[in-house]
Amino acid sequence: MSASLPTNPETRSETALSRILQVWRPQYTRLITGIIIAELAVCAGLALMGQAGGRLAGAAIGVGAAYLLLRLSGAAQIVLRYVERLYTHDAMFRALADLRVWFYRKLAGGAAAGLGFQRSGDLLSRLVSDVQTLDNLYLRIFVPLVSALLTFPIATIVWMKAGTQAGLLTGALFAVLAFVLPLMGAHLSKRFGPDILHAESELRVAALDLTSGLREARAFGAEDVLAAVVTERQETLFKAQRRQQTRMALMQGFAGLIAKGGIAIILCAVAGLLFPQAPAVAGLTALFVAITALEGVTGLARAGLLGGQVNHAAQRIVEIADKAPPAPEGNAPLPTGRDLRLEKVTFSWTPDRAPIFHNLSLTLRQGERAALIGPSGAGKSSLAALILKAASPVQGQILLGGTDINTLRDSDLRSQIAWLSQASHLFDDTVRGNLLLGRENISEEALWTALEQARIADVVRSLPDGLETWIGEGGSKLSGGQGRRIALARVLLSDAPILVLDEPATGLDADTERSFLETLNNATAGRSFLLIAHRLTGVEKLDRIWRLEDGQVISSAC
Ligand SMILES: Nc1ncnc2c1ncn2[C@@H]1O[C@H](COP(=O)(O)OP(=O)(O)OP(=O)(O)O)[C@@H](O)[C@H]1O
Repeated sequence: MSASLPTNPETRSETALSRILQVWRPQYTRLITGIIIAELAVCAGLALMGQAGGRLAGAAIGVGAAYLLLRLSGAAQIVLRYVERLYTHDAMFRALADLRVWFYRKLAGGAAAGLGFQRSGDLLSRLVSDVQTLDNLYLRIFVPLVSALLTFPIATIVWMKAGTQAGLLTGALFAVLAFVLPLMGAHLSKRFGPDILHAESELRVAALDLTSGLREARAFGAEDVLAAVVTERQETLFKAQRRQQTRMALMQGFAGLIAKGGIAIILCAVAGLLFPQAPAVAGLTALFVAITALEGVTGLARAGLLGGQVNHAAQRIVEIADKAPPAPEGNAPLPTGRDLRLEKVTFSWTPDRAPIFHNLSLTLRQGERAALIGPSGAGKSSLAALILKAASPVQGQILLGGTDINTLRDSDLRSQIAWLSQASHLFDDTVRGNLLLGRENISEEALWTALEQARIADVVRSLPDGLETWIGEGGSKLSGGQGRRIALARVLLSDAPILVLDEPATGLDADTERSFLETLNNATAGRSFLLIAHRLTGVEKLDRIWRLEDGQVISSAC
């Protein structure tokens, strides 16, 4: 199933980076402090080199004082560099953690409601690699760039003291190194920057497909074919990485040459070659400052080449996070009534597909038990998705207790309707963890009651660690039917007054299905429930049966 969700109009490529910066806002103090420490380290470095140059020229004001200053600035530089690395990386990790949480929340809140609209390997890539790529923005671009901005005027003044011409020329080379080359790199990388992220994502998609489909691959002897796809995508990624590394090496080499050129100019001024001879102290000070300042910014040219990748990573993250939720959210108070009504609803998943429902109206009254049956593809699960606001009607409205569900808070709606979807997910956790899903206020007794109702209590008791047994990724250590019943128990634990159960008996043998449906009659006493099924067994106690056919319901009271 795939549905393309609308993207918010404000999601434009040029705003992606500013959106990321907004998410980092809570970390601004840390990020700015990191930059300040980096600046102090730069100043200490420049002072150290200046002192060293002066001392070498034997022009110390007083040997003891000069020596002390030299030692102080040397020690300060080492300590500040260390603190800067520690602090900026810590600030960045915090900012990345915030970004991951923000991305996940957005995904869970809106985009994920599109029910499998996105490939999971690609999502994983965005959540892991793309977010990680953004550390370059601060650590390899922002911090060094701000340091370069501070160094530029100070160093140029020092160089000009060694001679105006030589000073200006070295200053110009510094500007090329620190600003022009990185800009050129960023411009260049606009074209190839996205390649690596795209290739990484494609590789993840293929690798995930291969590992999650191992059983099918083996059963159909398709291991080689699937492995070949992974190998091919891996090769594409290697090629993109090789291209980028080659460009980076070239850029680094070129930047290195320019830096050496700047040092050579000052050396010439010190020696009185090509330029008027510099005074000894000013010349040697300028030389030492040139060595530290020019070498310090050679990395920026390389970082510029990451610009395209960073920008593309930001776009990929914001693009998904900004997918508009399928339906708006309001903050109207929860109504007291619990009648659920679809009023003249017309719906299709995508505009290019024919509507699944036309003007469909039905009401599930408070406390009523209804079944929605119909052939495969008739739209039963789609109707559940509409009720849960995982999709939105093209026309018509859905009312809870007479209030349009679009005007309610999503959390309020979810507290009223519990849903067992056709493909409920089990987490790589214990039975207990899967049942509770973070809820804490559920007693041991309630857990076992739900397990009994879902006809799975005996199985859980027989597991080596009972409720504490780890059930593996997607419940892989359980049979399909057992996993389904654990998911069902999880839904029954909810105290929502309305239950939507989509094919709850899938994977159960005929006897278990019958006894489960019989228990369901008691387990749901006092609540409304909508049972979605292909057929009925006859043991269900229902007030109403709806048959969905050709986008219309044919209703029959029981
Ligand atoms: N997320 C989606 N994106 C696009 N189309 C979808 C999506 N979900 C369902 N569809 C399409 O909507 C139609 C109805 O599907 P739905 O899953 O609601 O049927 P169903 O009655 O529940 O079928 P089954 O009994 O086989 O589960 C199908 O043609 C399906 O391809």
